[in-house]
Amino acid sequence: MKLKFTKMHGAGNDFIVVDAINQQVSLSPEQWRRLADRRFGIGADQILVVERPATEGVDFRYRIFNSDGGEVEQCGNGARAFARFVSEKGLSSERSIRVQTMQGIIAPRLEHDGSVTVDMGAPVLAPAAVPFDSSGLGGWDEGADTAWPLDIGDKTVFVSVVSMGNPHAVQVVDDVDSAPVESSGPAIEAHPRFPKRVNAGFMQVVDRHHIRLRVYERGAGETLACGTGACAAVVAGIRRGLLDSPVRVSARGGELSIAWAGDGQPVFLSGPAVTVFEGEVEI
Ligand SMILES: N[C@H](CCC[C@H](N)C(=O)O)C(=O)O
Repeated sequence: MKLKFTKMHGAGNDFIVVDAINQQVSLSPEQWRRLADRRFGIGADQILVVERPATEGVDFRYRIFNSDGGEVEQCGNGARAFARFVSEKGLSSERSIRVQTMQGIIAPRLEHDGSVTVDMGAPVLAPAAVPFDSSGLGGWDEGADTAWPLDIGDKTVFVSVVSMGNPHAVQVVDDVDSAPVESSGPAIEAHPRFPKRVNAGFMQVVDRHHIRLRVYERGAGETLACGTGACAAVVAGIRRGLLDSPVRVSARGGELSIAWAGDGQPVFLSGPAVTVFEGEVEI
């Protein structure tokens, strides 16, 4: 079958975006994997699928597949690309839309300066809901962050666990450039205390309104930026008393901005959304 797609990125986190409203799209995990392959396919960190809404009160359904072919709950950078795509394709004439993902409803808004701001909903902080198995590690203090010990080979790292719909484990490092992302990232992603695996964030605090961040993403490896990872890192940093909202997040692929007013409140993610090229592929 022929598949029309648009290649996009948000701060270097790159996507294949597919309109499943105006074309029939039904691919296997292996076919998604092949499309995302940077040698045998188009190449992307994630594939974003635009569908008609399945419930009342939302404008679209938004499905996300990692480059390993697995379908996941949320993608923050992808939400900005999604909003740009449906506007450019004439699927919506609204600047603000409501979008249903596997794990909740998010609300992207096209800004007049060309950026996109997304209401990502409130973070989920209870370990069991992330999900994180904290058994044997003591209690959880809802009022302040708990940095949980994780044994990674012969060392122990301390992570904050946060869900933005998808699971994140965030640790503070002195310098992201020398952080052991390539070695610790895969070990954290697959750690048995994360039954759904996890995105592993490495956060360097520059000042109370600025961090540098690298993320080894579940199902994709290190990406140049991770939107939900930026949200999770800022939430963890604020709860640990290290940061104050808003926070500038410097990722390797570009700059994001995160605002959060505290527990129970939504996280707002702002940043770029860029269309690179259109294409059609036989799959
Ligand atoms: N790898 C993530 C999905 C993509 C998240 C990221 N690209 C973002 O911008 O939030 C996961 O398996 O939960």
